[in-house]
Amino acid sequence: MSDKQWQSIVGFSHAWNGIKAATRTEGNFRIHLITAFAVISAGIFFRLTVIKWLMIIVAIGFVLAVELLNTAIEKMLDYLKPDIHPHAKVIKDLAAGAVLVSAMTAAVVGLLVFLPEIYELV
Ligand SMILES: Nc1ncnc2c1ncn2[C@@H]1O[C@H](COP(=O)(O)OP(=O)(O)OP(=O)(O)O)[C@@H](O)[C@H]1O
Repeated sequence: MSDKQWQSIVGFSHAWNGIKAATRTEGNFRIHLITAFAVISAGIFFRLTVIKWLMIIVAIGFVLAVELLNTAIEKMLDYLKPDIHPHAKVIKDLAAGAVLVSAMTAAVVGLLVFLPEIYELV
């Protein structure tokens, strides 16, 4: 195995460690994971089309990635600036705002995908 391939595997294992750490310690990340699991189960139940699966998968990935970045920003600030500071507040509030925007976007996608399916069922 070449050095480059080995570095890719090591890099992937570091990334996987990050996801495991977030799952272990971050309640919000766990809630997003459980929601993603519920949405995927609903997708299987409703036998979604490929386009609808694409919308759902992109929305889920978007929320999880933004939540991971928000967690990284929070941890970095707690490490670099553990004391209370107005700049720290603005930075954390902005990162939390990004999570809210991603979650609201995903909620709209979820409604657009599942409302017609539910409508057809009843
Ligand atoms: N060092 C700080 N200085 C000023 N305000 C802060 C500071 N740390 C946090 N805050 C304020 O408290 C809010 C919550 O911060 P916190 O770090 O607890 O994140 P959280 O959203 O509760 O996430 P988690 O539950 O994952 O820790 C921030 O959005 C910010 O308004």
